[in-house]
Amino acid sequence: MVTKTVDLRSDTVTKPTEAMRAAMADAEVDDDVLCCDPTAQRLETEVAKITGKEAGLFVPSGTMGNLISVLVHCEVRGSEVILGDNCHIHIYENGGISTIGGVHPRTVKNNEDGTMDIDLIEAAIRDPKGALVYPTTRLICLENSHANTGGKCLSVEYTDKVGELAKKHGLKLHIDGARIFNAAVALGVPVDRLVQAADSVSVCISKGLGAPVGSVIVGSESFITKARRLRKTLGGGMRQVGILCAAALVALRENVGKLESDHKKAKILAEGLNKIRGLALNVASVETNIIYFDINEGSNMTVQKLCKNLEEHGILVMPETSTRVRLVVHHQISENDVHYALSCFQRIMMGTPSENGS
Ligand SMILES: Cc1ncc(COP(=O)(O)O)c(C=O)c1O
Ligand SMILES: C[C@@H](O)[C@H](N)C(=O)O
Repeated sequence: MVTKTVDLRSDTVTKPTEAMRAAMADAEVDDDVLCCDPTAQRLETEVAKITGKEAGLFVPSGTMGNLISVLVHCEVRGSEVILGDNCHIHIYENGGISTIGGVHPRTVKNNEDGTMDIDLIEAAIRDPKGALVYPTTRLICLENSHANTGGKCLSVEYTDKVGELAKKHGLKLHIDGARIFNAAVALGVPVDRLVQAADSVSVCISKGLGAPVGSVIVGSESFITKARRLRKTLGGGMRQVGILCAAALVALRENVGKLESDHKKAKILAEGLNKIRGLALNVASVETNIIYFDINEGSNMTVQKLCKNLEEHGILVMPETSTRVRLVVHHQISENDVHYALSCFQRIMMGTPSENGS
């Protein structure tokens, strides 16, 4: 009988807090399509201020935030975007920039730290002299923190260098900032400084910040004007959206300060997992709230068996490949939950002798 659930699948799984629910119930609302929902406006203004951009726009998801941002920057047919081969936009957004936006992706290898080599980015920029035959490069996309490499933080120095490269070639820079607050806290850099070089950022309030729904895209006034129209085209114009934005404002107010603790809990979890025979991970590589570990070759344990056994103990994790599992810590995972999860991992892995019986 499972007495409690420790949900480590993602930081998208958090439930709205009582304060969020109360704010939702009391939210001041209006028709955000006909004019402007006052609570949505407050959220958009707040996130624009935090990120140092002129304006913001609430969108229902990070996927829509990235899609709108890419399509606004690449509004001319034949546009191409340079992005990481292991980034969320390229892997987990159904190819929307192409299937919906007609934008051509040009991938550059993501390094293990989430960056792309700057010389490889520059080499990927199309030569304008080939405009008759080439797509036209118009945008570079970064992702900070970088989820698929384990929540790695892109430094402000690196981001500024990519921004300089973009400017040198007359390109725009978009940052998928689904977890930009995690990166800012881990780096000890204010968010506005970290994204200073970006023309647009998509900021998820529904990830580590724990809001039930939503992201905010930020950029120049003219960018946001175009983004608002495209959001309506995509069906993302919502009426009394202040109900959702009220919860997001609570998340911003209450949960940014908890991110450092999330990172510490992730480190404790990683250190504990690293002591369990049959599991392999690099503790030093855990910079924020995301952990990837592998099951050692030679272990009789499989990802499928491990995930099933963990679920029977109330521990939910995300299988990634036949050998790899992802864990994501968030503000609704306590340190006790971390220790309980570790005890379950230990019990399950100890119960499985390796092939050579060692
Ligand atoms: C790095 C990154 N970008 C964008 C998204 C998309 O956000 P959403 O799930 O709200 O569409 C996610 C996942 O949730 C993500 O991890
Ligand atoms: C799976 C992915 O789309 C989601 N962004 C997550 O990190 O959980």
